[in-house]
Amino acid sequence: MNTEKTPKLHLAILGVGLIGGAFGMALKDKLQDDIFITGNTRTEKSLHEAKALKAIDEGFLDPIECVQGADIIYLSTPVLQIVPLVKKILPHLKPGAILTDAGSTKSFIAKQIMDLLPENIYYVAGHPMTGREKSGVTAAHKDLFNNKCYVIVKDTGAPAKVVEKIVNLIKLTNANITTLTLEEHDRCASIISHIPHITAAALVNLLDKNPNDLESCITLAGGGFKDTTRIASSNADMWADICISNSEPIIEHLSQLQSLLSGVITSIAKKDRQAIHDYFVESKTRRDMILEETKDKYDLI
Ligand SMILES: NC(=O)C1=CN([C@@H]2O[C@H](COP(=O)(O)OP(=O)(O)OC[C@H]3O[C@@H](n4cnc5c(N)ncnc54)[C@H](O)[C@@H]3O)[C@@H](O)[C@H]2O)C=CC1
Ligand SMILES: O=C(O)C(=O)Cc1ccc(O)cc1
Repeated sequence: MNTEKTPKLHLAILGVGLIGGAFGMALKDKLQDDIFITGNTRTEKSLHEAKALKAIDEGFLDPIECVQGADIIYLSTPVLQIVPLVKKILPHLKPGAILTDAGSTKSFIAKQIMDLLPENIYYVAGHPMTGREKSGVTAAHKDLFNNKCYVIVKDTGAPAKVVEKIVNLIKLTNANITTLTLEEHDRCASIISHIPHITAAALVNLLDKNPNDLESCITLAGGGFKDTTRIASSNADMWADICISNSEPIIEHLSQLQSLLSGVITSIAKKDRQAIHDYFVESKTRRDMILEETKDKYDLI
């Protein structure tokens, strides 16, 4: 009889914040002693919090120490920090190690990592389409990925077995896996996530364009303002990185949005009630359709 135990999976999470923390919590909750999770953040305080919240077993301020002997490395720092971090840890990874990231933009990160990889280290690009407007491990919880879409990009050169290993790990968080190409991901993430964050910020910044009315506006603020601006409270560093690293789709879609708004301005100026009505009917019809199509899949909207 073979009494040898399968070795524990060693997962290293670089950037144990909201996303890295939630990933660690979900896997620790599911796999318990069958997983060993090391984590890296920039402060002793957040490492302590991550350990107390059961997102990691052991914390390191040095990313190189954190990845020693790791089977899988989960990169969940802000987007512009991911490639520099990969450059730093790459010489210290064990042969066969798999890198995967949670960055909100994909071509920018994936193309650079693919150029850096030696033959015996693999990379699978990913993006959990879930989150919050709050940052840090204290905002994370084990169910953050539950029933939410998680994009996996297959065209990063990793063998099918390696992709399967990452997919199986992510499935343990109860996320719904969707596969896209790098370009599809970046275009869709721009429309469905990046543009909404930029426009939510614009809605709030509009208040500053009308300083004399600011106080009265705040008194009036209710459901509509809250519904459309929650994500304007998101982390500015994270969103600056996203805009820089997915600039082409974002500029294209913002320009389309600009022309949609110009169209409404014209219709309102002309008092063209039918055109204004059509504008709202079009959006209501589309949104209701999306709600209907996705109601069993995700609580997306
Ligand atoms: N917040 C969200 O809702 C979502 C975020 N993402 C992506 O996930 C990644 C992480 O985002 P969050 O967890 O929200 O951020 P967070 O701010 O909660 O956590 C970021 C982590 O990265 C570390 N970090 C920050 N700057 C660093 C640096 N210069 N060097 C080394 N480590 C550094 C921090 O110590 C922290 O542990 C980002 O790439 C973001 O685009 C993806 C899906 C949703
Ligand atoms: O807070 C929300 O509703 C979000 O939209 C979170 C979010 C932020 C960034 C992403 O790349 C994906 C999801």
